[in-house]
Amino acid sequence: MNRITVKNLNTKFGDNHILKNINMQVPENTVTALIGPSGCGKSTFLRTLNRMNDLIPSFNHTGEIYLDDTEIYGKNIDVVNLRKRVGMVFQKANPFPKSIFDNVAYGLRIHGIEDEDFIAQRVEESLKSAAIWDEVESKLYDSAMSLSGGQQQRVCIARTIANKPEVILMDEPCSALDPISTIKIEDLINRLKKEYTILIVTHNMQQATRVSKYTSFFLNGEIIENNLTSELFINPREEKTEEYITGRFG
Ligand SMILES: Nc1ncnc2c1ncn2[C@@H]1O[C@H](COP(=O)(O)OP(=O)(O)OP(=O)(O)O)[C@@H](O)[C@H]1O
Repeated sequence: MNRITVKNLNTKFGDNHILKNINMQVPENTVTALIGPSGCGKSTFLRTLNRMNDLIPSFNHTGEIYLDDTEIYGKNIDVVNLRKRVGMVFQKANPFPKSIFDNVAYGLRIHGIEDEDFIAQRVEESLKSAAIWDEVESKLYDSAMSLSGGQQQRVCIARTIANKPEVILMDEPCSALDPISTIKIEDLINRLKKEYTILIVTHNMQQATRVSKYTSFFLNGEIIENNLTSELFINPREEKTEEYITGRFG
């Protein structure tokens, strides 16, 4: 089943036409990597999927994006609820200046959950899913800011998971991390895909091959090739893809 279906998506910032006629289907419980040179529109695309671009006044779009059967830009869409269903992890870990516990509980509380036993259970479950529980169990009430960058990123992933999203968007989640923390996040992505549909922007092509089943290659706001990762990197259909993955540009 497809979790996300994008039909004829065009986006602009003012008159600047960024994404051009994007069509994509994302099957549930898979990882899709978005690759392409800097400025080609990967982040803009990711941010259309939970309407984060709405925060930019000059943003406008045409086309449709469905999450299951719901058109996310349709009438009567509750954007707060959409962002609960489509969570996001950013390039730089961005914990709130609060305790580890409160960071993970944050989304539950803003959605009106008050049952502290329920919250404590969900916090523990989310930290375990994000493979950080063992490292923070004894200091849940310490500031999340006191953790290393890699630990902070896993707490941010736990914060996203705590809302039980269907989709997790990751915008270069390892680009600020050392190789060991990167491997931990990649292992985590491989585990999370059993339950979540994940889209990850990455500049690291080895990372795309390690974590994703599908890869979309973006160039100048267009999708040049959408393919199984194993095919795209070994036997690309398009010449431009081959030029990019062999380092001839970008
Ligand atoms: N808030 C904004 N206002 C105006 N233009 C923007 C805004 N955000 C992005 N753009 C423009 O949209 C284009 C695509 O940017 P985007 O960040 O999506 O590219 P990217 O492929 O993710 O790049 P990178 O790999 O460097 O992060 C760029 O030309 C950029 O200048």
